[in-house]
Amino acid sequence: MMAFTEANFDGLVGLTHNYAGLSYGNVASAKNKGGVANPREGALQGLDKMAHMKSLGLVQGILPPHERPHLKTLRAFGFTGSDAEIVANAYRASPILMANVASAAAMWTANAATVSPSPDTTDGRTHFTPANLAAMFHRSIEAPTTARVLKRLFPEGDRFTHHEPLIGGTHLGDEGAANHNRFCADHGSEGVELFVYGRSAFETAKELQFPGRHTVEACHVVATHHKLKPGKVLMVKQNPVAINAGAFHNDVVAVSNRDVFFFHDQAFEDSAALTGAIQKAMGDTPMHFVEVASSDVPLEDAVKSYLFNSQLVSVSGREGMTLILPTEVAETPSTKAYVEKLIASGGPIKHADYMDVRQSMRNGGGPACLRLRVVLSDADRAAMGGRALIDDALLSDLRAWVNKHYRDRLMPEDLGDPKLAEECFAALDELTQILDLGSVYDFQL
Ligand SMILES: NCCC[C@H](NC(=O)CCC(=O)O)C(=O)O
Repeated sequence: MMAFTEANFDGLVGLTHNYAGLSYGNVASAKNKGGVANPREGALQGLDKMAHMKSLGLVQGILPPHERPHLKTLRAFGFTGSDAEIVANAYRASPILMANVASAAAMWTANAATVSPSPDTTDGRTHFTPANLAAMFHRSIEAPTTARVLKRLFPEGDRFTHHEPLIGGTHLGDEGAANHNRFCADHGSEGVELFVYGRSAFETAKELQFPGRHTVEACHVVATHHKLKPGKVLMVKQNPVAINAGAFHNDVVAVSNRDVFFFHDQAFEDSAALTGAIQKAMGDTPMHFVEVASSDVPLEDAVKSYLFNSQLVSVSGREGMTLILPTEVAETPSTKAYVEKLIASGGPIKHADYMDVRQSMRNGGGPACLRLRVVLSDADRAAMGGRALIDDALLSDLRAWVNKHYRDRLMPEDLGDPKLAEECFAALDELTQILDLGSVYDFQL
């Protein structure tokens, strides 16, 4: 029997990580607008999380930051000249445009793509669709680079196949795995895939104060392209109440691992109907639903602490599952108390590990936002390209690379500095060598 494992591919915090408040509907991003960011600390926090996952015996991978500022987009906006002229002129003309093309948002790889592993697909291949991220301009420029990186790591062929990001702009808005859950008995067994959307393409969703980024039509396209098995696909709408409270992605209020679904009671409009449908699709495999009551954790605290934006993992040698939580959960009284109660309850979740990913959290990205899950067989892993799986040697190379190249202080005003762009491109060029990626950036093509 082929052994399957779930690998987590974390996005590395990029050199231009900053707080520009670009994401309308993302409470943390709005709140921290204009603050001082520390890209170096952010990248090292991310590497510490990866090291922790690795130390638990999990398979941990990494996805590189994107080239920022993105000069190709600035050229598309009509700026011409040398790199330095483009940066200086664009910043002078429009600081907000510069903030958009300089955002390090590609770190949140839960939005990089939707992945359906081989046990779920009728052709027995693992399917990837990079998310178009059409809802937010600063993220809508991520897909081409994401696609090149994924194709390099998971070569197209008998094992892996890659689809184009969806066209159709916001009408087929696709936010990737942050709105996707997979339930299964074991990672290698046939799964049920749950797609979560915020609205439908041609609807004016009057009940939404904030954007419903992902459409039901996009879910259907991805499920079809991925050749998912009949009866093993479910779709559900996010509760507008959750979106309006700042849960711009479903993974702010829900997380799953294997046969466990951990979610807030306001994540969906009708939890009972959803859990019934999931159980029906799972057949003989009994699901464990851990639904958190608003009376224990108000929605506002769930969004503030990112309790559900944790990673839920099975660690060998530990009985039950482990939550990888952001430290903010321990600093929020209701969520701290809830986690203590949960661990003591005798349910499927028995451990809580806290990680400091504050630099990312201040832009609305918790532990789960920072990772893309890819279930791989041993043979799949052997067929991967590049050097993206974390081991001690790669960790130390990456820490040295971060310490050499990253600034420890960055404000939105710094983004117009042509020297910053130069530093970024030199560093990323070196990174493609460390990760053996070949040419994946526009400036390398
Ligand atoms: N899954 C977590 C994604 C967080 C991301 N934040 C941002 O893009 C903040 C960017 C800024 O404000 O500079 C977003 O909202 O898509």
